[in-house]
Parts: sequence; C-alpha cells; structure tokens
Amino acid sequence: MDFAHDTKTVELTAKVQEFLDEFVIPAETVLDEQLAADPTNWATQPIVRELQAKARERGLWNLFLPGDPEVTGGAGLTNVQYAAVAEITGWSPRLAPEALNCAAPDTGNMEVLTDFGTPAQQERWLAPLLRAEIRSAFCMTEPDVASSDATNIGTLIRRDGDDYVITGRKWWSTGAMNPEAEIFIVMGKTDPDAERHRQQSMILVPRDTPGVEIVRPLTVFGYDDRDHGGHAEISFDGVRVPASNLIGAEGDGFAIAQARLGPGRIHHCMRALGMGERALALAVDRANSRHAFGRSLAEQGVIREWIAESRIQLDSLRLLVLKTAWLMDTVGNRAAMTEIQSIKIAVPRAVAAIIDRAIQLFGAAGVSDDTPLAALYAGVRTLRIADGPDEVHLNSLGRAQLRR
Ligand SMILES: Cc1cc2nc3c(=O)[nH]c(=O)nc-3n(C[C@H](O)[C@H](O)[C@H](O)COP(=O)(O)OP(=O)(O)OC[C@H]3O[C@@H](n4cnc5c(N)ncnc54)[C@H](O)[C@@H]3O)c2cc1C
Repeated sequence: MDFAHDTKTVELTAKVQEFLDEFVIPAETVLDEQLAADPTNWATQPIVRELQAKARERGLWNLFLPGDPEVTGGAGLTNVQYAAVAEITGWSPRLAPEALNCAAPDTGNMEVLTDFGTPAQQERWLAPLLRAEIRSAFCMTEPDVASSDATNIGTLIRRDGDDYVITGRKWWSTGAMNPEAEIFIVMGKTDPDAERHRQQSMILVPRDTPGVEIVRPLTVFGYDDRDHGGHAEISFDGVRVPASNLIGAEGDGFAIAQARLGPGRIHHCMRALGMGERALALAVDRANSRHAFGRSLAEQGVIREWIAESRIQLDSLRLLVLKTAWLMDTVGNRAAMTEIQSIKIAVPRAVAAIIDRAIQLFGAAGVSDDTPLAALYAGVRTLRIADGPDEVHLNSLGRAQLRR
C-alpha cells in the first residue's frame, strides 16, 4: 500500500495551507467584527467576498466538484485528492469552505444540478452558484415529522396544468436566512400513493416566489450560524412554480437525495478531521504554556494521555476516511456505503471527544468564545444528527453486516 498523496494533491494542499495561514485564520476576527456590527444582517459578509476573490485568483475554486473541469466548471479532483484539501478547510469551518466556494449546502445543491438538472436549470441556477454570485438551501426536513425517515415527508408538490403547487413547512434549511440564497431545492411528495421510495420529488423554488415565507431562524446551542446564512424554518403556502422546475422526473426525489448525501457526508468527515487537528494543536500549545501546581500542564500524565488519545483517533480515522474516498473513486458510492456510514458515525463522535478534551484543558476559557473550541464543538456535535442521526446509520450498517 502506498500511503503517499500524488503530486497534484501535494501541490494543491500546499497552496490551500498557505491560503489558510496567510488569509483565512487572520480573517476570523474580522468576520466576528463584521457580524457584530449588524446582528440583523444575514448576508455574506464583505470579508468572505474578499477571501473568495483571492481564492479565485489562486485557482482555489470549486475544488469539491468532480468530473471533467471543462464540462462541470469544477476542479475535477478525485475524492482522495479532495479529502486532503477539505481537511485543511476544516481548520476554519466558518470561513475556509465558503472562501473556496466549497461550503455546504451549496456544494450538494451544485452536485444535484450538475448531475440531474436540465440545461436550462443549470444555466439559470448552477452557473451563478459556481461563481458564488448567489447561494442556495436544501429543504427536506420538516418540523412535524421525524425526517430522518424521508418517507415521512408531508410537503405536497401537486401538478396543476403547466405548474406545480407546493404546500408544506420545512425547518433546518441551512443557509436560507441569507437573502442571497435565491434558490431552494424543496423535497416533497408528488404521489403519496406510489411505492414508498417513489413518492417524493425535488423541485426548484426561487426564494421570491409568492407563498414562500421565512418563519424564523433556528440556533445551535445558542449560535445563530450567521456565517453560514443561518438555519431557517420556512413555510410554503400554495407556492406555484413552472413544471420545468422539477429536478429529474416525478418520483426521483429519494434517489437524488441519496446521491446528494454520499459525497456530502464524506466532505463533512474530511472537514471534521481538520477541526479535530485544530483543537489538538490548541490543546498542545495550551498544555505547554500553562502551569498548575508547580509544573506545566504538559507534564501531567493525564494531559499527555488526552493528547495521545486524540492523535491516535485522528490518524486512524483519517485512514478510514481516505479508504472510503478511495472506494468511492474506484468502485462507486453505492459499493462504499458501509465505509461511508462508518465514517459518518465514527468521525463526529471522535472529533467531539477530541474537542471536548481540549475544552477541558483550557478550563473556563474553553467554554467561552475567546477560543474557537466552543463553536467547533457545537458544529461537530450537530454532525451526529444532520444528514441522518447516528442511530439510523448504525441500524443500517449493523443490518448489512448481519446479512453477510
Ligand atoms: C445544524 C443542522 C443543519 C441541518 N441542515 C439541514 C438542511 O440544510 N436541510 C435539511 O433538510 N435538513 C437539515 N438538517 C436536519 C437534519 O437532517 C435532521 O435533523 C435529521 O435528519 C434528523 O431528523 P429529525 O431532527 O427530524 O430527528 P428525528 O427523525 O425525529 O429523529 C430523532 C432521533 O430519533 C432517533 N432515531 C431516529 N430513527 C432511528 C432509528 N431507525 N433507530 C434508532 N433511533 C432512531 C435518533 O436518536 C434521532 O436523533 C440540519 C440539522 C442540523 C442540526
């Protein structure tokens, strides 16, 4: 086995690392200042635009998008190549992914439009998303039903002449508080009587369509996540859009959702490893510089154990993520399902524990916003729920093993 990255990855990660160190990490305080200046402004902050311009100049743009760059407008990286890049962006999850136009949910939405959109849909919505001129949201989860089970979804998409009419309520639509999120991909039922996995469809709903109402923002442990455009509850009340806004055919929604979530899950895991590395680096600095009871924290056995545990977890999980990425590249997402589920479960758990140990090492400073740790913890904790809770993946992974 050759564990080395190829030349392209080595060169690209060096450029991304330099960009992170030189521009992104110093910009974090600027972002905080800009967000604090107007707490009612959900739009993309000027510092993000500045970073995006610098990233584009350096060719660090749309790195998440596979396939032929001439056709897709992406960078054409394999999952293995992108894994190394995404991990670096995880060091600054509030800024780096968006600076490179590699942030969820836009990445997943761009993939859906690339793979399933019509030429007209691609021209109208994908092209400006690839240029980061607009943003988007993905509206699947609903407040009234357990939405880890997509077959529960109650939103109706009813055909009426040349239109579809959408009625329902969504929540946790990430990014939708940002007024620049001009397009929503909405999942709903076109045929509630069809076979369970053929009832749903996906449809493009422009934000400014009559009947779309942003009800309220939601918070994660008190964080409004304004740097990601927040998370919105949205009501769709008799929203009428042309039939040509349907993505794929009626009944394709479930299959498109599955296709969207495979790469999305591994991207989250790659970035989470970067979050864990940053927490560990902060912990090491703190342990070496802080003294208690006559010696540095680094000289306490228990702290050394924490540091060692974190290193072991990060290095072992990175190998599992890279193996998963390699399988996705070589045998496809479906054949890599066991590994995708494994990392989706294992990485957020481990990284939450790594950040938790770093918080403990920092004492009270660790739970404040004086360090990035509290926000990193809040972010990684949601990954045990978002894109499907741990239990759903464990259940399916266990079932697959038992059938072997
Ligand atoms: C930060 C964040 C961002 C999000 N962004 C988006 C977004 O952009 N778009 C979107 O549509 N949604 C988004 N979501 C929603 C997310 O996908 C859902 O929260 C998730 O699918 C779980 O659905 P639910 O919250 O309704 O929980 P439920 O489905 O009600 O499940 C609750 C709990 O029940 C248990 N459970 C469920 N099924 C099983 C099972 N089979 N076996 C054992 N236990 C089980 C689990 O412990 C689970 O956590 C986001 C969520 C968060 C937290």
